[in-house]
Amino acid sequence: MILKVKDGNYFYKKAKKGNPQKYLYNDAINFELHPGEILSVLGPNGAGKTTLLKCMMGLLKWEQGSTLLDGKPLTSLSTKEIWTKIGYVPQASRMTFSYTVLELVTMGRAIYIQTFAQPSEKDRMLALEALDSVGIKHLANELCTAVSGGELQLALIARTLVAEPEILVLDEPESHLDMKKQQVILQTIKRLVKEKGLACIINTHYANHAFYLGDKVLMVAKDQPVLTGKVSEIMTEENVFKYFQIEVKRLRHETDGQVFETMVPTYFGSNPDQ
Ligand SMILES: Nc1ncnc2c1ncn2[C@@H]1O[C@H](COP(=O)(O)OP(=O)(O)OP(=O)(O)O)[C@@H](O)[C@H]1O
Repeated sequence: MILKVKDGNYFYKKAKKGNPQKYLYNDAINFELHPGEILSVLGPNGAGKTTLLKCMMGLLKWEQGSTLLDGKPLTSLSTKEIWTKIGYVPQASRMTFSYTVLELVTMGRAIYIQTFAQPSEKDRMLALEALDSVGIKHLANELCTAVSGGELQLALIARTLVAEPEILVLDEPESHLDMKKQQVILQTIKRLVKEKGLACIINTHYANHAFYLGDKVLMVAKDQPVLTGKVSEIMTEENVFKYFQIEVKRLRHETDGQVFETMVPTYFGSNPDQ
C-alpha cells in the first residue's frame, strides 16, 4: 500500500474573530511512503507533528491538499476501509477504564468482529501474540489502570498490531519508556516494517531514533520550509540548528561492520568526573 500526502496544509480556526488564518506549515506537506519504509517526523514542540498525522489519517480535514492510499483519495474510502489499513497509536494517556491489558489488546480486533459478537479464541490468541511481540505477555491479566505509563504504551502498540494494519502510525511511542523498552519498541517497529512490509510513520523527539529507524525524515518547524528526504541528507548539524536552535555534533562510529550514527548536543561536551 502506498501512502501519499499531496500539498497538505492546515490551520486551526482561532476563536477570536478577525484573526487572519495562518497555515500551520510554512509550505505544503508532500511525501510518499512505500511498503517497508519508515518516515520519522521531527520538529520542536508545537510544530504540528500530531496535527500532520491527524490530517493524514482524516481525523482532521486538510484545509488544503489530500491524502491518497494507493492513489485513491482517503475521503473516498469508508471508515472501515481506512481503519483496516491504518493502525494508529496516539500519544500515551492514562486509562480510566478498568479493562485488563488482554481485553484492551483484543479490542484491536474489533474491525474483524461482527457487531454484538464476542471475540473468538483466535482473536484472543492473536492478542496474546501481539503482547508477546512487545514483551509484556506477562501483564495480560493486569488492569490497565494498574500498569505503568510505559507498559500501557506497549499495550496500545500491541492493540494496533493485532488489527494487522498495512500502515502503522505512531505518535511519540517511546515517550514514557525506559531505555530498554525504547529499544524493544524501536526494534519491534523496525522488524515488523521489514518482515510484514508495513509502511510506518512515526513522530519522535529523538534524533537518534530517526537514525536507527532509517529511510526517510520529515522535519518541520515554525516559519521554516518543510524538509523531506533521506535520513542522511536531512539530519545535518545545520538543519538541527535551524529547526531546533540547538548545536549538535553528528557522530559516526563503525565497529564489527556495523555503523552507528548519532547526534550529541554540544552542551553535553563536558567530562562528568572533573
Ligand atoms: N485543538 C486545537 N485547537 C487550536 N490549536 C491547536 C489545537 N491542537 C493543537 N493546536 C496548536 O497547533 C500547533 C501544533 O500542534 P501539534 O500538537 O500538532 O504540535 P506537535 O508538533 O505535535 O507538538 P508536541 O511535540 O508538543 O507534541 C500548536 O501551536 C498547538 O498549540
